[in-house]
Parts: sequence; C-alpha cells; structure tokens
Amino acid sequence: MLRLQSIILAKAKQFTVPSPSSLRLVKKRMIAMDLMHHSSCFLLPTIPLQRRPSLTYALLVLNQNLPRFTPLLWNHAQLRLCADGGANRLYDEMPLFFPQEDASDVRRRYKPDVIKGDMDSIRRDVLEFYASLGTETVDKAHDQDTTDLHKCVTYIRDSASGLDKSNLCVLVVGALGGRFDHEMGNLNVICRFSSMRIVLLSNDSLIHLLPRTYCHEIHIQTSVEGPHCGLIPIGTPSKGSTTTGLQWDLNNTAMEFGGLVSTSNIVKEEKVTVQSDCDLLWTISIKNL
Ligand SMILES: Nc1ncnc2c1ncn2[C@@H]1O[C@H](COP(=O)(O)OP(=O)(O)OP(=O)(O)O)[C@@H](O)[C@H]1O
Ligand SMILES: Cc1ncc(C[n+]2csc(CCO)c2C)c(N)n1
Repeated sequence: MLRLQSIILAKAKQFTVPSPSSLRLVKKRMIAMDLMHHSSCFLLPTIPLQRRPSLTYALLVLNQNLPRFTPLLWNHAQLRLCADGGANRLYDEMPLFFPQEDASDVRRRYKPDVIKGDMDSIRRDVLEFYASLGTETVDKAHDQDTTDLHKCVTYIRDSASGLDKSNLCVLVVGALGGRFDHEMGNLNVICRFSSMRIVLLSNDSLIHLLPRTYCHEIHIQTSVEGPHCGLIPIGTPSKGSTTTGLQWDLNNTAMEFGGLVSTSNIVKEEKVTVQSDCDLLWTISIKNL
C-alpha cells in the first residue's frame, strides 16, 4: 500500500515538475540566510562597546586628499598601510590637521606600519623618512597588472600577522573622487575581494559591498551619515532586491546597470535592511559637520 502511494506520488510529481527558478526560490526560503550587520561607527569618536560584531580595523591610505576624519580612523585602526603614493599624502597632509604642532612630530606620530605598491609615485624623501622610522616597505614594481590598492588588500589578507582577521574591516581613505579609472579600479577591488569587509571613503561618501549570500542590517549613524544613499547592482543584474527603511524601498524589484538602479534614495529609519539575489554596492553620504 505504501509502495503504491509512493508510486502515485512520484507519478504526480512528474506532471508538476517545478521550474529551476521556483526551486531556487523555495530553497532560498528554506535556508535561513545569515544576517550581516553594518555600522559606520568608525566615524564616531568612540566606538560603542555593545557594537555587534566587534570589528578590528585596518586603515589603508591611497594617493588622494586625506578626508578630514583620517586622524580618527587612524586611532581606531590596529594596522595602517599606505598604497605607494598614499605615503606622500600622509607625509604632506597629516600635519595640516594639526597646524599648532610641529610637522615632523605629527609625521612621527602617524607612522604607517606598511607601505606597499609598485613604488612609482612615492617620493624618495618620504620613503626614506618612514623606512628610517621602521615602516615595512614592500616593493612590487614587477607587478603591473594589479593596482596598489589590490596589492595592499592582498597584504592585509595574507601577510598581516598578529591581526585578528576573523572580524576585520578595511577602511580605505582617498578612494573616491579624482581620477575615474582609479575610482573604478577601487570599486573593482571591493568586488574582487567580496568576502572581506572593505569600505571605500571620501570626505563626502562611503561605499561597501552587500554580498548576496547574506541578509543585511545597516545601522545608520545619523549624527555622521545620511540621508542620501544608493544601492547599485554593479556586476550582474538583480532579478529581485528588497529593502526596508528607505524613502523608495525596493519590493523584490529588478535592477540592473543600464536599467533601474537606486540612486538619490533617502534613509528614513535608523535601521535599513537589504536582501538581494546579487551583490549590491551600498553608498551613503557623509555629513560635513
Ligand atoms: N585620483 C584618485 N582617485 C581615486 N583613487 C586614487 C587616485 N589616485 C590614486 N588612487 C588610489 O591610490 C593608489 C595609489 O596611488 P598611486 O598614485 O601610487 O598609483 P599609481 O599606480 O602610481 O597610479 P598611476 O600609475 O595609474 O597614476 C591607487 O592604486 C589607487 O587605488
Ligand atoms: C588590461 C590592462 N589594462 C591596464 C593595465 C595597466 N595596469 C593595471 S594595474 C597597473 C599598476 C598600477 O600601479 C597597471 C600599470 C594592465 N596591466 N592590463
């Protein structure tokens, strides 16, 4: 009798074969997706203790104007790197944040742990200054196929010893504005290292990736960021993305680059949630306090 039932069931199933896309949807609903929390609390003077998960920060300085909050990020970071010409920026611009102080005192206080790149932009005097203070220098002049940012992210991932990498967040300053090929290269790095938390920052905005493999909860630090924001599918089209907490929420909405993308959106709540079938770029404005 049981065997007969299962034959009947099997036969019935033959006539209602679910499409691969509906199977994927069912599978997605059955597997509870992990939640990923995001918070720009690194822009606050002190990081709240109850911050979940507690992150370790690495700061990466690129060859562009240093954002005004660079000293703050420096203090939060456990590892500080300069990508090639980024060292010139640190050397030239860090003393400008402390006009009362002697420039060389400031330079000694803000000594990077590592300078890595193809070393075609760093000035000799700057390289010698930091090397004499004990900064590790890694010359990758032979590699002309990856950017200096890429080289530095690889260093953080593979070589930085004594750094808790289980909950690491890489803060990249000087990543936006300026030359467009560099900006696109920088965005490409966050897509290429999609399993790492990497935040690209300028004075005006920040960008990070929301991998499709998680549900995302973004805790808005309203004192320092927002309200302008955007969600952009940069690599592949999204068949459906869903959000809460935005003025123009997405409701299983399809998006694609060259079609609909969510720019000039507005954050309406302290918590924004995002779920998508593809990796999305999240961007939010930084307040000019
Ligand atoms: N104008 C910019 N806008 C955004 N990012 C930049 C800009 N300039 C440099 N960067 C970033 O800083 C890193 C180091 O800059 P640097 O000028 O040393 O690079 P580079 O390889 O010498 O550049 P290029 O040879 O293409 O001029 C780059 O890999 C890039 O990520
Ligand atoms: C297809 C292709 N396009 C551009 C470059 C040039 N390039 C890319 S990264 C880099 C290093 C910059 O520090 C250089 C020179 C390349 N190699 N391959």
